[in-house]
Amino acid sequence: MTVSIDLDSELAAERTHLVESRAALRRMRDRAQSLFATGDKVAGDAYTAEQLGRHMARRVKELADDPETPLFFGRLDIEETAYHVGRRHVTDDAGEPMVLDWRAPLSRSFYRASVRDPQGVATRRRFGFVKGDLTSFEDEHLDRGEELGTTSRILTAEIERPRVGPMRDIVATIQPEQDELVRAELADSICVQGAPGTGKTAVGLHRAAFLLYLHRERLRRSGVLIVGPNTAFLSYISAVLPTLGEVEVQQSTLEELIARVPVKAVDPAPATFVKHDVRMAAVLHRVLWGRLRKPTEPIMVSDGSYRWRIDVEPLRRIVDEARREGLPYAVGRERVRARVVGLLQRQSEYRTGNSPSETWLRKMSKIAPVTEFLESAWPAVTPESLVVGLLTDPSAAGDLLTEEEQEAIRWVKPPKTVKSAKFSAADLLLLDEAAGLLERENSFGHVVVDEAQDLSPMQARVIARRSEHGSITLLGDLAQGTAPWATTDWREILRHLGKPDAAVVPLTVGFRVPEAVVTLANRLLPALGVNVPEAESLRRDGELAVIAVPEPGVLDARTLAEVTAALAHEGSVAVIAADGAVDRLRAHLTAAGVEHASPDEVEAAARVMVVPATLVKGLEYDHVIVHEPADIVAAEPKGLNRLYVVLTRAVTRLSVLHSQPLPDPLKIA
Ligand SMILES: Nc1ncnc2c1ncn2[C@@H]1O[C@H](COP(=O)(O)OP(=O)(O)OP(=O)(O)O)[C@@H](O)[C@H]1O
Repeated sequence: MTVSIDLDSELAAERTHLVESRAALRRMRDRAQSLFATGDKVAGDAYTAEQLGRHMARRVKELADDPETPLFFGRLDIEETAYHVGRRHVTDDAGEPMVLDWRAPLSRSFYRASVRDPQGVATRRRFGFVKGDLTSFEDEHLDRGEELGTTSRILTAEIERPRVGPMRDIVATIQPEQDELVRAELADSICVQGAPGTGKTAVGLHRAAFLLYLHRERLRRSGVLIVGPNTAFLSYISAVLPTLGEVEVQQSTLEELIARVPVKAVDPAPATFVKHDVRMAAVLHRVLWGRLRKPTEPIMVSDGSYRWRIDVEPLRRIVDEARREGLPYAVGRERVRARVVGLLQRQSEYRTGNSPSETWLRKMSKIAPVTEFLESAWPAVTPESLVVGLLTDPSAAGDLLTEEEQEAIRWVKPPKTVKSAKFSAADLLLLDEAAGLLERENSFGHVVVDEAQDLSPMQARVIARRSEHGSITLLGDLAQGTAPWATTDWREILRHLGKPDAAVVPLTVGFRVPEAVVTLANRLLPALGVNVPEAESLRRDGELAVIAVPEPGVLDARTLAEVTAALAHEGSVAVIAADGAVDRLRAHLTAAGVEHASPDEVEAAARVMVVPATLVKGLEYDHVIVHEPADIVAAEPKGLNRLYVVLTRAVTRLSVLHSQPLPDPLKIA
């Protein structure tokens, strides 16, 4: 009896601390808000006012409190002092800490301390919450040899909770092998190979938040970029970083990163394939630098009563030197112009004895003989003009492409002008490559790339240009590679990314997919031609039903019935089907009065989603209903990999409905 009274009073004390911490956070926010409001009055000038205003607006956003999200989730008792660990620092009015940010050095022990290495922690406490209310706690007395590991009731509840709405953060339950990746040094690029549901996406997002905490100013200047496979995925993960107080991370698809012109054409498959090949980088390089011409005429300039002349020899030297300096093309061109003007300036100084004015220098840099020389020796090029030139006459690729490949990318009807050219999605990669040859891209301080197994070499180079001076976190699973160029070797992508020495680290503990479902999906692995470690599921619960529907005509109706049955349980329901069947299935659901949505609508109230197989990567649902696996496999060359992705989306229950025979690897011998 005494024990439970103690527990009750302990729980009451923790609740009080929660209420007081919330109040303290509110005061911190109020203070930031009032500074924001008075910012322009205290700042000395408009620029400072704007800077300060922006800083304070950000600060106010960062300090937002969501009553549904617990402010702290753990406690460490170290040398008689209790430290509460939460999503952000909260201090009382005297500046004393009430909650430690999970990223603070001390908080590390919350994730890493063990009986073997207690790191000074006597007791680790985890809190259980229901809708933001603190309802329970669980202690591990490390000093008494108690350790729960993955048997923690609170961890189990977190993993098994129904999934509704967008992805949530995992700060309360980050596991030690995940924490090691999250807290890796900013300078370290890492590649995480993880089976479905091992927390790769979660790790990438938390690493971004961790790095921002540790290197706030530096990364704010250079920026952090998250690249995901499609907009549905990005909206699914979009809430995680803001919940962790990070509101300034750019999240983008690769297509959005390179969208300098709209996509207005569709390539046939062979052309797409060639355009994603790394040799296209060499082709563009060759075509661009092939535009340089050896100077053959001197430059002669009349300048009032003076005549200046630069002979062919020094002009050749200027061009050769600039070429050797390895600058981007457009930068090199300006360097040549500046040196030519420099020679004119020297002649003028020698003859007149005066230094010419800025105006004179500007005039000389634009004067016809100089621009004509530049146009012939180092002509102006735009990414568009370069790519249009190449696709109009691909023979410029020379021996870098076979004749067949040249024909594959040749424009059947070349545009009349560069401006009227209609580019395809793959052409945008070429334009981006060309732009990178002309000018240096701005480099982010850190880039996280999710579902990276699908990057083609040319796509990897897009990221490489944007992370040249930063580090990357590459997340993916070779078994889930569905692009025609998907790699079977991480080293290859890492090379194209310019980070050949990044460590490849496996994650093998699965937090999403129940064991029975993993076992079914793993039957596909040997047929996928990749060498990856299998996942071990933490989830012993879950249900799997493989349902044969002998009459193909009733498969849709049977699917509908499965949806209705699934709605009796808690959580989200997804029907995943070959893309071609999606509209029909949606129409059936509408006709039956079942409210449904598509995966881009993360805030939609509907519990049922109909998801095309090609859009489901990275997403998860409590109950997944797979409609006709054979159609999903038949729809594309890497159909079996696609099916592996589809089968591993289920958090609790998976129903597989089929009229056609199951794909061979799934058949039980
Ligand atoms: N330490 C953890 N504690 C609680 N939940 C976790 C933990 N790690 C991962 N999860 C949960 O497991 C699920 C899968 O995580 P995530 O989507 O990051 O996996 P993934 O490896 O990226 O999967 P996929 O390869 O299918 O894209 C998510 O719901 C995530 O919140």
